[in-house]
Amino acid sequence: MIMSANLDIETNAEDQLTIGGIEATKLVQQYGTPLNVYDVARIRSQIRKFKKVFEEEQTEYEVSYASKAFSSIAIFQVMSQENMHIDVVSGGELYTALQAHFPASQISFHGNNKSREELSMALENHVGTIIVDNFHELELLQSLLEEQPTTVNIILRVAPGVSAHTHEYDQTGQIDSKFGFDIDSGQADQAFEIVNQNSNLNLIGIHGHIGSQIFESEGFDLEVERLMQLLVHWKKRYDFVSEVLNVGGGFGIQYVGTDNPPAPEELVRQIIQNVRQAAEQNHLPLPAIWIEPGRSLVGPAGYSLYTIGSRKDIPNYQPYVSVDGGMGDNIRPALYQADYSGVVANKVHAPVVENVRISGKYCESGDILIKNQPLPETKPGDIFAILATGAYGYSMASNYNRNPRPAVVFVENDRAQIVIKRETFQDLVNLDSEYFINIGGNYDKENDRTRNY
Ligand SMILES: Cc1ncc(COP(=O)(O)O)c(C=O)c1O
Ligand SMILES: N[C@@H](CCCC[NH3+])C(=O)O
Repeated sequence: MIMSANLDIETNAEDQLTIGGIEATKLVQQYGTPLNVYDVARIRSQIRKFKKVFEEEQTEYEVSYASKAFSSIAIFQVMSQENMHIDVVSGGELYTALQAHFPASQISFHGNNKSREELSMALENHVGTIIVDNFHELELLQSLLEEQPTTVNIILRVAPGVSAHTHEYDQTGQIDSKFGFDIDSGQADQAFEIVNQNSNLNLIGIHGHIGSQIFESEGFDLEVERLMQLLVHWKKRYDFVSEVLNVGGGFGIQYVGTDNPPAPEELVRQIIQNVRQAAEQNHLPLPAIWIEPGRSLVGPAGYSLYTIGSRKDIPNYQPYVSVDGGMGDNIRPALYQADYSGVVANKVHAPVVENVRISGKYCESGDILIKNQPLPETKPGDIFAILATGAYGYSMASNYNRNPRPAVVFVENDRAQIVIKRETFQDLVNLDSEYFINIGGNYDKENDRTRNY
């Protein structure tokens, strides 16, 4: 069966794919392939859709970009321009945000095994909120606060006990999860009591996150129910009134024509309405609702551009058409069996003649980016664009097979700008040291054959 992608794309009169008004092939001429391109207007537009829903529903809120989806100085600058919050999950993401002069007070720090150094960095830089995940972290924080006395806002992450309808690796809210305090066994209460005894820990709310790439609202309904139940319990037991209810992210996006997710902001509307209803029923003040979208903000705005190279035809099997990237710049198909769709950027609507596998250049049979891609006639040198690769593509990229990571370009207002340079072979060896010379023992410098080759 020949399927056609029906994701939102723009083409010009010459049937060329355009991104933010610029021809993809022009970007390739200038910056080479593989290339990651973001249409920044699309990111801003989704941010505004989320904010609009909260404003329509007249709720206190924060939209916090989950920067693990794509982290760089430039994206933090965009988030700062849009007056967003962000969340970071490592010292590296935090460092990048601070380098971008992103306001520290609008940063939440997540993670299930933050190190003492990372927590200290967060305190020193006056990060707005630490989302505390476990008892070890509470101990680290208490000991750090003895050394560097300051008050810090914290949110306790709980595991809401909800299994989201998504890939197993993308589920985070079930009871058997490495993230957050378990509610039923009393861990969440215990954490509350520890926090309550330390006046430097200012508890502003609770957090739950059920997973990623979720299409159905049921998981979020259940999550809200569980989190609100906990707040009702804490009101009764401790007379605690939560300022914030952080429900996490996970709103799914369309990758292929058969995906039919609800608009992410509509999932959020339902969350708001459910929280309001539960608050009213239980006579609790409505907390500010925080969301943490990652994929839905940057995913659809991203394109991966590749040059087509070799092909292999085997009688009675689907051909392999190889591109100059693969699992090193997009691990998602290999790791989660994720589906993508693409177009030939230099002839988007040319008649389809075959269905192929789009394979990468990595030395792995599993390095298949798309399992069943309709293609027009192609030849080496054509440009293949994979759509909706903006989330968890570059951010999960590796140097497998010592391939340099691609460049990243932002396009906005008909202009393109490089925001992450392409890695070079030299970059790849910059961290290497010369083993033989340092500790090789019987090193014979005169006859060093490694140098003569
Ligand atoms: C705590 C937390 N918040 C937000 C997100 C962002 O999820 P998504 O990119 O699916 O919106 C994640 C990732 O799953 C997460 O673990
Ligand atoms: N990396 C995952 C989603 C993020 C999970 C983070 N909790 C994916 O690409 O689908």
